[in-house]
Amino acid sequence: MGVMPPTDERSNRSEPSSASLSTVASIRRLHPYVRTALPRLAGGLLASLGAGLMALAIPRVLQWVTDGPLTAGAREHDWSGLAWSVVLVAVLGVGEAGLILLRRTLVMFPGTRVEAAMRMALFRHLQDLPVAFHDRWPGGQLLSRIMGDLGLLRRWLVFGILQLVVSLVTIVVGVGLLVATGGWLGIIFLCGAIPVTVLAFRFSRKYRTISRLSQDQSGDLATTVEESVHGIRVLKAFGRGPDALDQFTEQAAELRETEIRKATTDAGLTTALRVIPEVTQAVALVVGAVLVARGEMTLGALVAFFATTAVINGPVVDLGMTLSMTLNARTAVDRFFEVMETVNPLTDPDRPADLAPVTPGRVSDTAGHVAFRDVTFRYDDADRPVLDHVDLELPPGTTTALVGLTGSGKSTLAMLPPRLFDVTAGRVEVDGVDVRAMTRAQVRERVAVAFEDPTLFSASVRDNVLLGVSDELPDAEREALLAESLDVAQAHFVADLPDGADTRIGEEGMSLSGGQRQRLALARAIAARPRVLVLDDPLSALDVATEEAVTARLRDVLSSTTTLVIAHRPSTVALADRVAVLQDGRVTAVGTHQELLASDPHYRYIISSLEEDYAAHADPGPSTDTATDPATDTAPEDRATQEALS
Ligand SMILES: Nc1ncnc2c1ncn2[C@@H]1O[C@H](COP(=O)(O)OP(=O)(O)OP(=O)(O)O)[C@@H](O)[C@H]1O
Repeated sequence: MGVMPPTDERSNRSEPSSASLSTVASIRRLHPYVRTALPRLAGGLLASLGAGLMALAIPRVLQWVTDGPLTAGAREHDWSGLAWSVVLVAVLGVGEAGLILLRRTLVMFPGTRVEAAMRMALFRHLQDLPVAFHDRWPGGQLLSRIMGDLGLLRRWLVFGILQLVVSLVTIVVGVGLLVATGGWLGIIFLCGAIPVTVLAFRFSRKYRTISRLSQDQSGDLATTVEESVHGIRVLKAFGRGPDALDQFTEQAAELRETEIRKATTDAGLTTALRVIPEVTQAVALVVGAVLVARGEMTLGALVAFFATTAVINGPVVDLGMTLSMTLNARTAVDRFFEVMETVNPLTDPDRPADLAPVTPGRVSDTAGHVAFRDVTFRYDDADRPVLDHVDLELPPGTTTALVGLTGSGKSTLAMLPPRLFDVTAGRVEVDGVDVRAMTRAQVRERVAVAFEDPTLFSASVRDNVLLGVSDELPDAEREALLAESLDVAQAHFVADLPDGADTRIGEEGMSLSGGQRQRLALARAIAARPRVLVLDDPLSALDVATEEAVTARLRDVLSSTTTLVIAHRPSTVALADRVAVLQDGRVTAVGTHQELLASDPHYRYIISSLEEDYAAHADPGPSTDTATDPATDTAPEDRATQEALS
């Protein structure tokens, strides 16, 4: 049984938009990245060509030596001419080696630079793309593109492309020489080019599909590794490790099969490229022997012919390898541009609103008035909206608790002010300005968020907490902010960490408890001193005593901040000046807790449900509270709520 969704559902293996492009057109899209490297790559290509031509020149010298100095030397017993020809062959050999070295030197640096530039561009774009994109794309697919594909592309740039061009030029020039100087023998050799071309064409079509499949399957495998490492606690807790292993084994076997198909296809072409020239050579040898016997061809010409075919045979066999490298590189380019060409619909406006600058970490004198005006929101893949004509005002400096049944759209609504998603219709305003008229930087300077599931990075506590604080603030100010926000979030445990706030916390803060991580995430949101603070149930993992302490300190801090807090506990509702009720995608009531208790049956139902949960967590014994259906309108108001809300 699989523990994670099947790979095809996760791999984004839709028909790529580049499928209709030829390999050359697809690879030409690399131009902006390779432009600056082109002179050195061209130099490398010239060096390679020079080396190839020198290799081809050696047989000509051999022909001259055999028919000239060697024959004359044997006849006249004078070997002086031969010595010079040996020197000439040695010079050509050393020249070829020197040019190969020059090629390597020229292409190594631009290759790594192009790889690094493309990797940075892809990472930058991934950072820019909206949450909706990351919800859709599995991490492993992105990882395999940014690491594996770009590594493959570098190897092709520094070796494959040059080798391909050099092989083709050597073959064309070599065969040209054979035809020009070898007469019938050249034409026999040329005939071998027909099956080679047909096979190479068929190979390209087949190999392209397998190469794409293999690179996509590598991405799926990386996703499985990433998810099982990420979810190792759940897998272990539920004893699902063996299932994860089974799933991994199945995917790894699929990939292996594809790799074998790839290698077999490659081997098929390479074998054909070896056999066809050998066969033509055998035929040419028979014909050549007859021609020499009849005196229609010199022995030197025959030697030169076979020495030239020996030079050509290498590039012909290499053609298989360089062709498969090129097709793999083409797949890598396609996969790179599939992400790079994903348009971000959440962009900065051409003419952003003219707003006073705000320094994250410093209290600003902007009001922080938030308004949801006739807001409708629908997820891309959903058939109906989650939020349906929502109107809600958050007056400056107030704290509004958002309550609603599970799945009613609270988290979705909370993601609109920080522009993690844009509204489908209507508008969200901060201080009278539509957030879509602000740059994303302007929005983030004003709005900070803390989520229930806090993400911390592999960095020090200090760096994690001061993430949203301007680097331009003086160190003393940053330290004071750190101390204050840790204190408000009751994150006193930081002082007991081995290096205090300098302690590096593990990947995603895994070395900390859930409550500790939540408190650091809360401290991070507070430290930015935003005018608008969105808290998505940020205290859910805290014990009752710590929650009370955080709540008390938060009240002070929130007095000057406009706060929207999603409440799943009565104590969180207690933080708020007013409460908004979300029901069926609409805000159906807004008022103080007491007003809503008195007037809104759905609110009473929600509150009694929250109390039940709260009591169940605070006291695992049997609860006497019963949630009452709104239809009966008889929800009790018990002591727990009174205490929490007093
Ligand atoms: N990324 C998404 N893509 C598509 N649908 C989504 C996405 N996220 C949430 N939804 C759907 O939107 C609806 C509202 O979800 P949301 O998380 O906003 O509810 P919520 O009120 O915060 O729930 P809870 O109290 O359980 O956290 C749900 O039906 C959910 O399935």
